[in-house]
Amino acid sequence: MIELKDLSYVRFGTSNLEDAESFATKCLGLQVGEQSGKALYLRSDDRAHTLCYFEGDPAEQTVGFEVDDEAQLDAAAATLDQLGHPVHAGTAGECASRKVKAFIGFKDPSGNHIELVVRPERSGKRYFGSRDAGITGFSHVGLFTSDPARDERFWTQVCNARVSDRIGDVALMRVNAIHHTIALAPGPKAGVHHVNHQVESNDDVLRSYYHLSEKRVPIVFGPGRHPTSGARFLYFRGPDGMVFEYSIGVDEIEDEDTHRPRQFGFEPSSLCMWGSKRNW
Ligand SMILES: O=C(O)c1cccc(O)c1O
Ligand SMILES: [Fe+2]
Repeated sequence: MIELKDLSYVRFGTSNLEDAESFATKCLGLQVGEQSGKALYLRSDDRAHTLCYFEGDPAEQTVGFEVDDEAQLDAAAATLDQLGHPVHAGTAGECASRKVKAFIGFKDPSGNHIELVVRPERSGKRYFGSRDAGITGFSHVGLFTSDPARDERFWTQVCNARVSDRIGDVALMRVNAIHHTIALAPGPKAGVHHVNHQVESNDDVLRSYYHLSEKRVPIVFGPGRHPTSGARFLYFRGPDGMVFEYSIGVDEIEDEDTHRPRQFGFEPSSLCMWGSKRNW
């Protein structure tokens, strides 16, 4: 069993680093940790980075998860190899560009690029956002899936994810107490469906709604409230069409042993209990 501890980062190729920086700082509200030539490292918490934009093809999208140590990494590589997922061991240069001690890369059954990392770098400096968006951290990703049932099996049987709730056949899965860290989203191609950051309060969600509207950032869903996690949310579009979500008040699963996933219908009211309609 591959024991995922936490999300570590997302890495996105972009054709225009300047636009990505402008969005990430002026709209999303992350902090530039480092800008090194062709890569921009952005912070949302006490880590050195949780989002990296690099000069490249926007179709290059990778999600990194932390595992405990190099022994776990080796065991994960053996498991994946045995299941027929080719595994790439990060070179020294690739580790440096991810600010980790070691990592392996592979594709999940839908073809999403996943990395498992050991010892992601922290910063001694506290996170100080470039605008007052109220971000308190990087919380979950949506991953496209071409077969929700198959991918749920991969994340829960090969890895340690547990299903917190389902909307239709689509699973919201946790790897720790937080309601979900991985959400599967049916779609035609592999890649990241959305990137979630938590904010401090309801006020931050609504403040951002006005701030982003004023900046002509396309709002694609919300403000609303998810019946599943209970979170109040706002989704908006960033560089290369990527969707970002702010949310506040995601439930924690109190009892790991007794929690049973709830089944919600595949319908709009399962995504927003206030009646907001998704516009993407
Ligand atoms: O927070 C949630 O419950 C949620 C539900 C559906 C889709 C999402 O992106 C979510 O974050
Ligand atoms: Fe989400």
